[in-house]
Amino acid sequence: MSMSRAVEIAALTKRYGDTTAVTGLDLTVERGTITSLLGPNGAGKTTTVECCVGFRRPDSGTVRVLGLDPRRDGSRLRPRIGVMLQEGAGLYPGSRAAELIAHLARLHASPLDVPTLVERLGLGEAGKTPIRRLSGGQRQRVALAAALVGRPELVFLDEPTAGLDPQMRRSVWELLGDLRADGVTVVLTTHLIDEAEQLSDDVAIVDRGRLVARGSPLELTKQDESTVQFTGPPRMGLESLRQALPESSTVDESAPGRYVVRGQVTPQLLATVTSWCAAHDVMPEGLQVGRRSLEDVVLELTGRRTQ
Ligand SMILES: Nc1ncnc2c1ncn2[C@@H]1O[C@H](COP(=O)(O)OP(=O)(O)OP(=O)(O)O)[C@@H](O)[C@H]1O
Repeated sequence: MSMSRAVEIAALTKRYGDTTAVTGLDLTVERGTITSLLGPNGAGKTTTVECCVGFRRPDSGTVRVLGLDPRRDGSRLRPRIGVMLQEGAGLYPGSRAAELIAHLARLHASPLDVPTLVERLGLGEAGKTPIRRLSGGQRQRVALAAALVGRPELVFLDEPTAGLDPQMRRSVWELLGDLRADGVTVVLTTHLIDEAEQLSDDVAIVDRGRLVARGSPLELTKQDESTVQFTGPPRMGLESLRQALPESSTVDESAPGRYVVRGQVTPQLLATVTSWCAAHDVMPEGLQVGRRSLEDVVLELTGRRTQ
């Protein structure tokens, strides 16, 4: 396994009875990056993470985490990774959040500063309350703090911001960004397109147990062809615009008064369109350049939305 790789999954398959949750999945995660597993419900994201942290035994294929086999070498791997599973699993319900986090910090050689972590996750007051009395969102943040406090080399976070309000979600993103700057590798699962898009270096789109696309958000949304759309008077003669555009571009009136130029959108192409409009005394209302969103990519690949 390459030293630059934190995770290497090859041909992973995992079944639960008749359900095949993960089917021949290959995935590598480079050290020091944030990688999101993005996909609809039941895509196999949690199962993949559970195989990585040694909670599940793959039916076939191999999983290496920091060069180790998560099941065979679990005792060597556990001190080096942080894990947060869904719904605060694994927290002691009777303990108080701040005490639990401080206790976990003492088990590690170089933990994060507990008061700062508690503050950044908005757990100041809630820290004094027994975990079983906390709200779902608060428990979620305690679970996140517990996963991070030991300053692990690698963290696996299963839907870390599910149920958090937008402001707290942003705080979590900032915290994860800071950890990455510190060299920590982050692997997370999410349904949230904007989370995957804004936070990740790499996005792995998973559907029906398979990896269907992989790349940076920019790579995934890049396309050779894009569109420029505007509205104007219906039935404009477009022949002179067609001639002015590059050969690879097209222009059509998609509905009365709605015009769509397709092709590689460059500043020159945009200038050609607006100059043509000016020459014809047409105001191109609502002019916009269409760029494929990550949501479009997911929808195209999986036929489903992620949320
Ligand atoms: N313990 C289990 N026993 C039986 N089937 C399971 C079990 N865990 C998961 N599955 C099934 O395996 C498939 C993949 O589930 P998994 O939880 O890995 O997907 P996911 O992408 O994490 O979904 P979600 O986004 O809803 O959490 C689903 O069809 C699910 O119903």
